[in-house]
Amino acid sequence: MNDKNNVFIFDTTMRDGEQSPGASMSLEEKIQIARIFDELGIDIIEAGFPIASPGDFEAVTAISKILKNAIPCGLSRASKKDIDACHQALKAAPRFRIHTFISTSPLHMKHKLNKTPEQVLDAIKESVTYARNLTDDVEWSCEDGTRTDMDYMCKSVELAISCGAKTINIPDTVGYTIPSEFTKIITTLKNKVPNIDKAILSVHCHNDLGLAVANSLAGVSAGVRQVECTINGIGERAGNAALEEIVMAIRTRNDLMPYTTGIKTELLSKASKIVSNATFPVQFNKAIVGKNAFAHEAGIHQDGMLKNRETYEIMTPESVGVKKTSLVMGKHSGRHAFKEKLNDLGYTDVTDDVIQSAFGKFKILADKKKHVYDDDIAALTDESMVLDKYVINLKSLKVFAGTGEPQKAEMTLDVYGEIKSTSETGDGPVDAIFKCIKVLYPHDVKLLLYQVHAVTEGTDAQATVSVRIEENGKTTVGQSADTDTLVASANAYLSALNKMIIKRKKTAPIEHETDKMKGI
Ligand SMILES: CC(=O)SCCNC(=O)CCNC(=O)[C@H](O)C(C)(C)COP(=O)(O)OP(=O)(O)OC[C@H]1O[C@@H](n2cnc3c(N)ncnc32)[C@H](O)[C@@H]1OP(=O)(O)O
Ligand SMILES: CC(C)C(=O)C(=O)O
Repeated sequence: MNDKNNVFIFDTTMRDGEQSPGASMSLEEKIQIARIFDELGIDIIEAGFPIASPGDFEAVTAISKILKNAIPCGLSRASKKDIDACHQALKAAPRFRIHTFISTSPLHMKHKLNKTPEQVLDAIKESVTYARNLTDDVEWSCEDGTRTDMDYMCKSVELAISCGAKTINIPDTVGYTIPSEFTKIITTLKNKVPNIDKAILSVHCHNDLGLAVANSLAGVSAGVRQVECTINGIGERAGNAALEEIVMAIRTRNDLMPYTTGIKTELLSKASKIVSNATFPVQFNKAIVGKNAFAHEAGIHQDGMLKNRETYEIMTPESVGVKKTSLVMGKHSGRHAFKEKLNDLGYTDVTDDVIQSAFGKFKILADKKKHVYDDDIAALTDESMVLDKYVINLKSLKVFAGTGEPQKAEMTLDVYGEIKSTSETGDGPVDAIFKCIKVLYPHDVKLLLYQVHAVTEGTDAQATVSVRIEENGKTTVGQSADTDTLVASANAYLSALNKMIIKRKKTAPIEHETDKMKGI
């Protein structure tokens, strides 16, 4: 690979990115972002638009002083006072770039600038020449390039280069072009502008039609060697081309796009987090840096991943700084992934029966809940591990609660294989439930503790109920988890009773025969 194939990464997160509504960044945030961008390997950092405000000026000045590798850059209109402000803000850096722009589309020239095409050519000549006297690194952009007449664009690009611009940027300002058209624009410039080899061609794409990255890559394949982009794709309206997507597309499909960038891709995830903390959250399904970008929920995919990760993974999470692929447990997950999850949680010696039982419960829970967390799975498995030894099991429960009426529970239990039902009122629904249990399985234990807590967050969280009972000075704890707190309460009490019965059998083997007869 030779240098001809290196693509320069020009980041405009702190300039065009900051133009997103809600993305204003403080000086401290910009400095933090600039430091990680410098480390990330970005070639040119457009740190702001110095004439825009004292704050922007200050940020560009501060960033110019701290960059170790990247070249700082500021934006300016075709105006001497804008260019002077840029120069003042950037001049502390050993190397800096002044980026100046003016619209070249008929629409913009007439309605926005109120200038004729000839006057715009004059403005290009004056601004680029002026900037070139302040630095030899001048970039010129033809705003609304993709809606510009091609012959006029060729003329203005030739003029900007002859006035000393070293980088010529073709923006798709309103995200209007498509890859085939953009390829044609770049190819025409390369073929028709006589001095085009004196400058680096660049693209700057917006995402109004969701094509910013595709158009940028079309530009690269057609011969541009700088792409302007932002982390997380933030920017005016629907945003700019996302840096992380361009870089990872080039890296992943190097067979079709044999180019290089200087980006240390393992820092992409960190850079994305820093930018989103300063601006706004990244959508879950965002390519490369979204929360779900390396998460698999579907059983068939999870099974494939466990057998060979390449089945569903075109790049490794590690390559973008994500620790590992996550197999998210949800209603679409299968047994292979469930077993793997139990292993990860330390359940290494559970029997197939327990796995089967826990998996069945997990599917029911996943139907009820949006997120099934590790703690949910642990609670279900704990319950399944002792359940096959239980002699009293809940078959059904209905609770009538609310204001006015006394609270009532209707319950059916399987007690040593016999199906028994009752209906009791109580001082609250839990009291009614516990009374039912006492009627269906008469016993004489002391209730020491009844405690509820949510295993996970949200109103659909599983509740874990703990019950502690005492018999002959010995205490037994029962626990159960369910999204229905009352069902968890019944099961927790039954769990304590069952464990107590198991304990009795262990300490007094003769007694347990009479247990059944006495109903104790
Ligand atoms: C496509 C892009 O992303 S371009 C960058 C857009 N970013 C920004 O606009 C953010 C920063 N902007 C600002 O803070 C302000 O707009 C400023 C400081 C630049 C200018 O503010 P104001 O002087 O109040 O002017 P305002 O923004 O209302 O209007 C823009 C003026 O610049 C002119 N203008 C726009 N682009 C250019 C250009 N490239 N070269 C010269 N003049 C231009 C407009 O024609 C208009 O001029 P007019 O006052 O003679 O009609
Ligand atoms: C100033 C230019 C590069 C721009 O931001 C655009 O056209 O979108």
